[in-house]
Amino acid sequence: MLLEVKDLKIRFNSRHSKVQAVKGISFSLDRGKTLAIVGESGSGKSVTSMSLSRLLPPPPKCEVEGAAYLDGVDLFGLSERELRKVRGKRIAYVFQEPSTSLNPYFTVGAQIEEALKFHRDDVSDLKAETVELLKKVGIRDAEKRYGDYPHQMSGGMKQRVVIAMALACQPDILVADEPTTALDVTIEAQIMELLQELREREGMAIILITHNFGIVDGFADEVAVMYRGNIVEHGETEKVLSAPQHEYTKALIRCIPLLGMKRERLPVVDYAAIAEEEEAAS
Ligand SMILES: Nc1ncnc2c1ncn2[C@@H]1O[C@H](COP(=O)(O)OP(=O)(O)OP(=O)(O)O)[C@@H](O)[C@H]1O
Repeated sequence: MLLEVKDLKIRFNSRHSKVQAVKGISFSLDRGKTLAIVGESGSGKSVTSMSLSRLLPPPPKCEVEGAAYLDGVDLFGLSERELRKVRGKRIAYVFQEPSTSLNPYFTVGAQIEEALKFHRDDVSDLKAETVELLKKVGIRDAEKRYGDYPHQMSGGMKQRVVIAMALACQPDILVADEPTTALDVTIEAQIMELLQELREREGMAIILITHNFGIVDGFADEVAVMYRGNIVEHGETEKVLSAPQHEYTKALIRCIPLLGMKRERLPVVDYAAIAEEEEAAS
């Protein structure tokens, strides 16, 4: 087992309120596999993944309980120094908006080199490696593009650069947090294809975070559906898609846009029915 998360709870405390963002969830991930965490905005997907590398504010602002084992080592028990070896090197992140991950004042080549240098003693010939990485993520004319600034690239290309930076340290787990939400549908398909290809070639595991069940089909081995801080359904993707059990999962699946199908109006999530089901289950 590569990653095992047990009874994870995350709470945000402010002077005025306490928000229990994650309420005791457990899941695991094997090497080379893909887990999709699906749920609507605010359900706790992002904070779950960020807690793994302690990217959340420190206590008392944010309190994290439970355990997360990476190859048997509890991530929450690591010192700041040990944690630096995990961040980027073992768990890397790709976020929704590529521009926020890239510095506008440096060329994309320099930024990938920086990512390569971060965990490396031998820093010779980084340019050749960087160009290789650009090729790996499907950027044509990689030698020429190496010298581009982010603003000279399209959104899809920038996201490819961010993926190249994430790959620089050959992570065991790539967390892709809404990696295509800011992109056009055709570019979305290309980025998903790239991630799939890289997973097969590089053998890394992926945690895909999304609100969109449409991109999960054919991509993730397993899916965990999050609703208000809990995992309400978890299983093999095909099974969940073909026979969803929870009302909330059914509602999310009804929201998948079907190609060529005209909808009069978007389906509405029936929260009252979900609340009834939750009550009956408790
Ligand atoms: N830094 C923070 N301070 C206070 N509350 C936070 C913070 N980050 C997240 N939260 C709260 O935690 C809850 C879960 O947020 P999270 O970002 O994980 O949701 P999500 O499912 O990933 O949604 P989204 O797709 O909108 O990011 C939300 O109620 C959010 O307001």
